[in-house]
Amino acid sequence: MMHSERLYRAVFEHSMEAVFFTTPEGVVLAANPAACKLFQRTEEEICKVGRYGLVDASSPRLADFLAERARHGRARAELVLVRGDGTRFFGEASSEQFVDDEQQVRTILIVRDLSESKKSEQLLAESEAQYRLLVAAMEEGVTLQDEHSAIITFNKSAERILGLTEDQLRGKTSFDPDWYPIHEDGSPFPGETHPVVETLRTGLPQSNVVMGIHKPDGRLTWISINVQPIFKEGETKPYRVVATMHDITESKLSNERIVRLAHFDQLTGLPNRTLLNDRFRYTLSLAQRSGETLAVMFIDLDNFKDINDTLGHNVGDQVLMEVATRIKSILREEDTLSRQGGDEYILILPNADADGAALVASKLIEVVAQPCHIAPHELIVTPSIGIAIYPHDGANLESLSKNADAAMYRAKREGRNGFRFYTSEMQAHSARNLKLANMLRHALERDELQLHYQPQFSLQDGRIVGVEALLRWAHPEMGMIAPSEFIPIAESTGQIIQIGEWVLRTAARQLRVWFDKQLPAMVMAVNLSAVQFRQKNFPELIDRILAEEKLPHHFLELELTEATAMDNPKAAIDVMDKLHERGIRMSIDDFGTGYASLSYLKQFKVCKLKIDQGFVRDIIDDPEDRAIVTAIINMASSLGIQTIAEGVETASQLNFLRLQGCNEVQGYYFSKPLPAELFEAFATGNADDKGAEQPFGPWGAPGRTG
Ligand SMILES: Nc1nc2c(ncn2[C@@H]2O[C@H](COP(=O)(O)O[C@H]3[C@@H](O)[C@H](n4cnc5c(=O)[nH]c(N)nc54)O[C@@H]3COP(=O)(O)O)[C@@H](O)[C@H]2O)c(=O)[nH]1
Repeated sequence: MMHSERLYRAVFEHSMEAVFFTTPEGVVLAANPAACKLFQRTEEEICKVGRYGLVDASSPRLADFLAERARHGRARAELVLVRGDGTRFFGEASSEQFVDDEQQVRTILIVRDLSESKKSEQLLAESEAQYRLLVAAMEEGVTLQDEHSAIITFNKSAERILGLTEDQLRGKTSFDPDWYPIHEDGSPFPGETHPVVETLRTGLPQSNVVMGIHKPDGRLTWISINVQPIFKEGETKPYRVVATMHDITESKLSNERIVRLAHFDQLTGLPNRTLLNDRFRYTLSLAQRSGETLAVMFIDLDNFKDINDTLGHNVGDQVLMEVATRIKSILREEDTLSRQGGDEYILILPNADADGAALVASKLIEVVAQPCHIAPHELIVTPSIGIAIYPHDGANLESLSKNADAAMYRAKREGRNGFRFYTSEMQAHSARNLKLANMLRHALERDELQLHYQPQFSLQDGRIVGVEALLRWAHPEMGMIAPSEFIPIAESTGQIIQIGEWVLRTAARQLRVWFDKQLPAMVMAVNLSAVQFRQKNFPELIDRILAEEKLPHHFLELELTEATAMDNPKAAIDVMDKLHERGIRMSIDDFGTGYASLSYLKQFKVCKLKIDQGFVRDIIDDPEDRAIVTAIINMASSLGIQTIAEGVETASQLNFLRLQGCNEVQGYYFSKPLPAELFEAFATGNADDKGAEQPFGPWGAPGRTG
């Protein structure tokens, strides 16, 4: 017993906590050294003042503390305590009643000093309050967002910038589609690339990300956002992020205004010289990379000075604006029209050659020359245009625009309201093209077009199995004009639609005539231009033509070039499917010159590949051509597609093709393309060269026709 009493006393004396023994009435019987130190009193003083001298009577929790101890014999509470010098401090008091050896109720009271932790709590609360004030006073919007990007808290500026009320903002995530966020170029800003989401995903801060968001009233606001991750200790994935944002709408708009002033003509809104230079540099880099040409046009209005002098600058300005609008209306998006000042415009046409530029210039003259209504006047304004083509006429904008300017002066000298090229060859070429385009308009009605027919032979039995219809233009003054010259013109002017229909109808009618005359059954092959192939309701047109001539669909074969089929392969497959359903045969012309892939070939549903004559020509001397032709034949055969070689001119070419397993042949070796009546004679064996030394099949004699 003695031993345990000594033990308790030692614990009491050396405890770090302040320990008191008291009576239930509050008389202190003993206080340990830690208690004396804490309360800065001697044990006698403590015993003298008693519990009520140690506890501030106004402690908010005191009454509860005493009541609880009375009820349960124990209690714990934070109380305000009083030191010997009268200063107050916070302490946690734990008190427990017990009965001593003399059957007296006693209380043990242990007090823990809370002044340090209270001080840090207070400091924390103060600093939090200061931060709150700071964040609230910030011009920048601030949001605190959780790991799902839901907004937990935010300041007033965030509400103002985002245009949302407190209720609307709380809990909203960065994924919310109502923001309709966009990039600076106007493209959508998907939620998963939002900087807040990026930071949550990667743990990396994001700086100055610009995005446009739509306020609930539909207004677009531009903001710049920074995002900082917040991590829990020891974790690498953020559990919160702080996003700060500021509204840059005003500065963005004024920047845009400055950029506009620096890059655009104030009157017409067209790019000025500075922007033209930029656009030219870009266009030139594309042209250099792809090896394509580009055109630069210098456009000047004829007699514009007279309008200004007689009707005033106001009318002149309106004319300049109207001309700009009209020119723009015929351009593609990638073209750049700029105003150089006065009545001069410069136009850049990417990827345009002389023919393309001439076409645009003709359209431009037509559109500008329409009467211009500027009340109360009706004015006719005409342009003079000079054209220079990269790379022939210059390698930079300065030389090209200078040369286009010189060409424009020639257009002025030679009567105005027209266009001229800088180089004489191009000028001559363009003048001839223009003349042909005009004459071609009347070629059909004046009966100047004809079809010639070239036989196609099976290499299995030497028989004529097909005939290709080839267009010819016999002009009364200009003589025979090659299809390779006039078909591209007909294509670019759109006349090929009308001409192509005439070819299809004439070829079908001719085949009907030959069938009626009991000529052997042959398939009629007709060449198609891309424009025709893309024509709406083309399969229905074919239906009508074949019905008119009472010809079954499988007697018609349409030849498409590889380039036409590959221009828009998906659309081509669509049309080909429709034609295939009807039983119309299709072949790929000039095969090997384009880039049709095997997978497309299968989908194209073609029955035949026509090996380009460029490969056939040197088949004997050029091992590469031989290898290509062999590869085409083998590949086609493994895909179940027939092959026909065009441009066969010699017996050695023919033998090689036969040995490789080519199915059909066509070329001058058998016959040149012939007018209908000569073909008929050839096909029925009545040709003049009947009885030649090396007959090829029952109708033809190689090398003797045409
Ligand atoms: N869209 C349309 N295109 C057509 C039409 N008619 C013709 N064309 C295309 O014009 C290009 C030139 O045609 P053409 O001058 O008629 O030349 C063809 C043959 O005459 C010629 N050929 C035939 N055999 C030989 C030969 O042994 N040697 C040789 N040097 N030339 C030969 O080759 C041309 C064959 O054309 P194709 O079979 O179509 O490849 C030409 O691209 C025609 O397609 C039309 O109505 N519409």
